[in-house]
Amino acid sequence: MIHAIAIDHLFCGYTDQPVLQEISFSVDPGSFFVIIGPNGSGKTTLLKAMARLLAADARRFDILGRPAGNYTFRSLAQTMAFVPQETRIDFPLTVEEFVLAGRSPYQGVLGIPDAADTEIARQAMVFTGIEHLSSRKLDQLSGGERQRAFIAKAVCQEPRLIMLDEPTASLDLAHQTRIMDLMERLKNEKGVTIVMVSHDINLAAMYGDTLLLLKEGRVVGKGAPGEILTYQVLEEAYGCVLLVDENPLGKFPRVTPVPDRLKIIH
Ligand SMILES: Nc1ncnc2c1ncn2[C@@H]1O[C@H](COP(=O)(O)OP(=O)(O)OP(=O)(O)O)[C@@H](O)[C@H]1O
Repeated sequence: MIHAIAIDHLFCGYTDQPVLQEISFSVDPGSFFVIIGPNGSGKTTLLKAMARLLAADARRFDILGRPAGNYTFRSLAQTMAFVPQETRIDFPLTVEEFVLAGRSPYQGVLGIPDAADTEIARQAMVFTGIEHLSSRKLDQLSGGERQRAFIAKAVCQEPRLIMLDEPTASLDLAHQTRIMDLMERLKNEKGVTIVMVSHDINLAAMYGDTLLLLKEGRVVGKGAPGEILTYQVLEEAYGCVLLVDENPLGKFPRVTPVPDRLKIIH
């Protein structure tokens, strides 16, 4: 099987600070892969390294079976889309113009979209439920609407992988599940590999095929939600008391942090 991503012994950090140490794992193609871990454990750094937005050293780093370094900027953009955590934007673009920019990796030097590009952008806006906002300026949208515009641009890019950094962080409950459902549909209907950083362990449990748990820049667990989301693993990683039981919605774990006043003292 050709992995969507295969990484062996990856190191990455910032000029004054090494962050990721000896990271090795692979991502199955067409899977929903969620990176979890405490604050500062290196999740965003890893996602950016995987998207080649940060330089990293590795014995091996392949994207869809090709060394990551062999991709040109253009071929990488045709393969992988990145949805950042911060979606504030100062350009006075309309939603449609912004989403259409997702076609730029396929356009000629003049970057002029044709009718097919415009149709793909329209479909991406329909898919993410923002078609009615197409002529609105991006900087006049709510956080949740802007988040969906960024996802529509990523969809418009027609990538094989979508990388998202905490896409549900500032969304209400309805929009959280909506974004997760959209990603699941992309996976199921188009075989897109979804790689997501999330703090929401319960969403990760319900949607993730595989979870990667980071702590202090190292991988401390990788597996199905039922393997990673045990109280032993989570209490060790997060250093707090948690209740883990089965979600009444299905056979996946549910994690509840325990307030001090409800802790049983032995
Ligand atoms: N641009 C930067 N320059 C220097 N250090 C950075 C930079 N960005 C992040 N760091 C540091 O790298 C470490 C990992 O940060 P990162 O953002 O990858 O963690 P994270 O797991 O995504 O955290 P959080 O859950 O809080 O978003 C932290 O110690 C952080 O302070």
